[in-house]
Amino acid sequence: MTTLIAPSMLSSNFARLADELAAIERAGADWIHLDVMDGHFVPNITFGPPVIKAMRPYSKLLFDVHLMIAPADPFLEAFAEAGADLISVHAEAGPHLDRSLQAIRGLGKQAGVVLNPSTPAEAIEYVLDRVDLVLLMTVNPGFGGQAFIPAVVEKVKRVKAMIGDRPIRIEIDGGVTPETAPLVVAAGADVLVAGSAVFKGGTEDAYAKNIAAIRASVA
Ligand SMILES: O=C(CO)[C@@H](O)[C@H](O)COP(=O)(O)O
Ligand SMILES: [Co+2]
Repeated sequence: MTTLIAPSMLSSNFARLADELAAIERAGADWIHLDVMDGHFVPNITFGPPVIKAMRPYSKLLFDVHLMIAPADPFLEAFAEAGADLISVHAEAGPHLDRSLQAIRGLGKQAGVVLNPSTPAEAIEYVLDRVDLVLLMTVNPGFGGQAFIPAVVEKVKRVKAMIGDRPIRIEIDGGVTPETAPLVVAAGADVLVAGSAVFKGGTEDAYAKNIAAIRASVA
């Protein structure tokens, strides 16, 4: 599968979200990654369905919504209605992962499952037939701009082997740069989330150069 780049809007200028969305699309983004944090599952708070709904008209790209909230189930419908195309829930966020994934597909959306760096690959063994994407965190979730955790590269290989010939993408999130991207792509990843490495510089030209540098590193 072609490697896709999903800039995380967490590192964009929240006061200019519509402009930032347009700029990142022109700069070459494939997907838009949206980090939803609740101050409970992770030690930070970002935004929820109303903000995603407000952003929706300003981009035609796939909205990849990364839920760092617990519980997630009561809010899935609201995120689907707000315009999420793919909704990912953490395996660590509740006791009924299979139910959450069924609910996402029941809403007509693609379903993703996320693992924190310390969670073993085996945690998703019995839900692989319910997902379109596995998101492996290469930082502890909650903040942008953290350092890539290299131990996760081994987990990417394990998940790739577990997936076999199922049409499931492997997405990596946290500390992705032109230096770390080749490590995870070689291990089997095909979607790269990048926040600080894409939005550094603060202009559309810088975003285009930053995306091109990540793309070139895995070409
Ligand atoms: O989910 C998260 C953080 O919890 C991410 O999506 C970050 O936004 C990635 O930021 P960088 O590590 O690329 O700066
Ligand atoms: Co994320």
